[in-house]
Amino acid sequence: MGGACGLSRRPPRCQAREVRAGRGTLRYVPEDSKDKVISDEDVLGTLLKVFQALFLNDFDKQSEILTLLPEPVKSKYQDLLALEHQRVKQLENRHQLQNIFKPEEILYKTLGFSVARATSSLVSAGKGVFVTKGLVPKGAVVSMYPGTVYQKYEPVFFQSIGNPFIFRCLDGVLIDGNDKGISKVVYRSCNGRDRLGPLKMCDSTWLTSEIHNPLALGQYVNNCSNDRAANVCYQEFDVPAVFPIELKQYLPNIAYSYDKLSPLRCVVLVALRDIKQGEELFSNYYTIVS
Ligand SMILES: C[S@@+](CC[C@H](N)C(=O)[O-])C[C@H]1O[C@@H](n2cnc3c(N)ncnc32)[C@H](O)[C@@H]1O
Repeated sequence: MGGACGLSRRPPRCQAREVRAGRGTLRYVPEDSKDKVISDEDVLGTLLKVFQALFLNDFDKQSEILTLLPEPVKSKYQDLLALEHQRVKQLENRHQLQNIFKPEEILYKTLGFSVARATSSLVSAGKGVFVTKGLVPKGAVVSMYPGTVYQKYEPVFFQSIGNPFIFRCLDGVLIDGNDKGISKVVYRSCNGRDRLGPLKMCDSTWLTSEIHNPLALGQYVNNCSNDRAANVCYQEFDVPAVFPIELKQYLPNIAYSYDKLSPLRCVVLVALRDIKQGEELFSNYYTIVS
């Protein structure tokens, strides 16, 4: 059995097929794009929309970062903020003008739904992830899988012992989404390493009870079963070079080894059908033998 990568997941609708190679099982994907339920552009568009809304909501606390940004970017945010203030002015609510929305409220305002962790509807399955408000339309990015990203040749043995939160990507890259123990220490240490003054290269609040990115709870989504069909699937997303530096503070992933050239691997969960308020999210885990 594979030690470090005993568990992997794959999108149920992916075009991947498995081929036996010696004792192991490898996944063969004819074309990258065929594995995706929605386009990378759609994933990027959604993440930018949510992260930008979170940034604007927290604008007062972002002043140090803003001083580092080029003038056109700074004025873009100032314009967006002015528009947002105009929108809430009718409400004449000082609290709203002071931007004190909670992250899950920002998610609801931006995408029309919010998600949260709660006791699973399955007996003895621990926690799960639920749609707490609104409707998740089919094809929407409903969550992200947070964690430290390991290349397949990097050491993950100790972090993987008894760890059910290791996600295996199609190319063997692993994401450790455990928010406790050694996994938590490793993530925090990588976060500190990559920080550039006030500019954070990732979000580490998913390790706490006060998460800043309301999508970063995908590691708690439970597996489907005979009577609970999958309603979400995993999709890999490599963060493009054009991703705004000031929004990286909301990315819930960081590379185990610093690598300036390779794009950061993220994994998002995409809705396979409309998902109503109160429903629990279920994905499809896939165990490999290696
Ligand atoms: C990635 S974690 C998911 C979060 C987990 N429910 C928790 O509260 O920590 C995977 C673990 O959740 C539990 N789990 C996931 N799907 C399940 C299911 N369909 N039935 C029972 N337990 C499940 C198993 O213990 C599994 O090892």
